Amino acid sequence: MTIQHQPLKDDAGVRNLPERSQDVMTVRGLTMSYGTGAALNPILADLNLDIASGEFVSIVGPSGVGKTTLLRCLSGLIRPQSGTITVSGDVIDGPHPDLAVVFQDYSRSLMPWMTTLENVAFPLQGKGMGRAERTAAAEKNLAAVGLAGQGHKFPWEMSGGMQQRVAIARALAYEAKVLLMDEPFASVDAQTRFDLEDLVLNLQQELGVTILLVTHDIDEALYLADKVVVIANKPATVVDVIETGFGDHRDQLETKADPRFAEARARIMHRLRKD
Ligand SMILES: Nc1ncnc2c1ncn2[C@@H]1O[C@H](COP(=O)(O)OP(=O)(O)OP(=O)(O)O)[C@@H](O)[C@H]1O
Repeated sequence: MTIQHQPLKDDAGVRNLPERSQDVMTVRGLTMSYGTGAALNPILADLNLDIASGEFVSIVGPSGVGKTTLLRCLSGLIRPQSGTITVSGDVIDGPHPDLAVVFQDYSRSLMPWMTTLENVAFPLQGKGMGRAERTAAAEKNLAAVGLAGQGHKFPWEMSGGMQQRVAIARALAYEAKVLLMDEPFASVDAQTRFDLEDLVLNLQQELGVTILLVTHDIDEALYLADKVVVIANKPATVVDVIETGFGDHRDQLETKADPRFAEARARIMHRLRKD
C-alpha cells in the first residue's frame, strides 16, 4: 500500500522555519548508572551534546551501549546521576512540553481501546485544548502522515507501518519543539522503513522541527541526519561527531551512492570497531 503524505502548512500555506543556528537542547556532563553499591553499572559518563533548532541529529552506537538510556534521560523519564540537560533554556527534571517521544514499540505506545484519532487527540487534553480543536489537530496530523480518513480505525486494524505513522502524528500534533525517536523504524519491514524515513525527513523539512533519532543502523543515521553523533565505550561518551553535509534533498539510492556517504560510513564503522 502506498500512502501519500500531505504537507503540513498553516492556513496561509506559510512556514516559519526556526533559526538553525540556535541551540534548542544542550547536554553537559551527563552521567548515568543503574544499580547501586557493588551492583553499580555505569552507562553514560560525562556526555556532552548540542542540538541546534531545526537540526536532525542521529545518535549511533553499538547494541547495549546506552542509546535508549540517553534518550530516556533527555526526555525526562529518568534522572541522571549528574549533569545538566536543557531544552529551550529550561533544565529538564521531568517530562517537558517542548519534548515528544516516538518509541520503537508502537504496539505498546498506542492505546488499543482508542481509535487512531483518539490516540492522536488524547495527549492534547494536557495542553488545555477543547474537543473540537483536539479533533481538528488530530485530523490534520493524521493527514500529514498519509492517514487522512483513517481516524476511525483502531490501531490493531492497521499494519505496523501505519501504526508507527499514528505514533508520529501524535508526536507532531503535540507541537513539541523536539522529537526524540528511539529506533522508530526497527519493527517494520525494509520497504516500510524506507517510506517512514522519507516521511519523517519531509515532515522535518516542512515543519522545521528538531529531531533526535537513536538508531543502531549506520546507513539510516547518515541518510537522515544533518549531524551524526557516535557514542561508544563503557561507560559511554561521545567519540565522534560527523556533519553529513547532504543538504535537504535526499534520495534513498542517490544519497547512499554519494562517495561522502561511503566515507562517513567507513569513519563511523572504524570508530565503533576501535571500541
Ligand atoms: N532499567 C534498567 N535497569 C538496569 N539496567 C538497565 C536498565 N535499562 C537498561 N539497562 C542496561 O543498561 C545498558 C544500556 O542499555 P540501553 O538499552 O540504554 O542500550 P542501547 O544502546 O539502547 O541498546 P540496544 O541498541 O540493544 O537497544 C544495558 O547493559 C542494559 O542492560
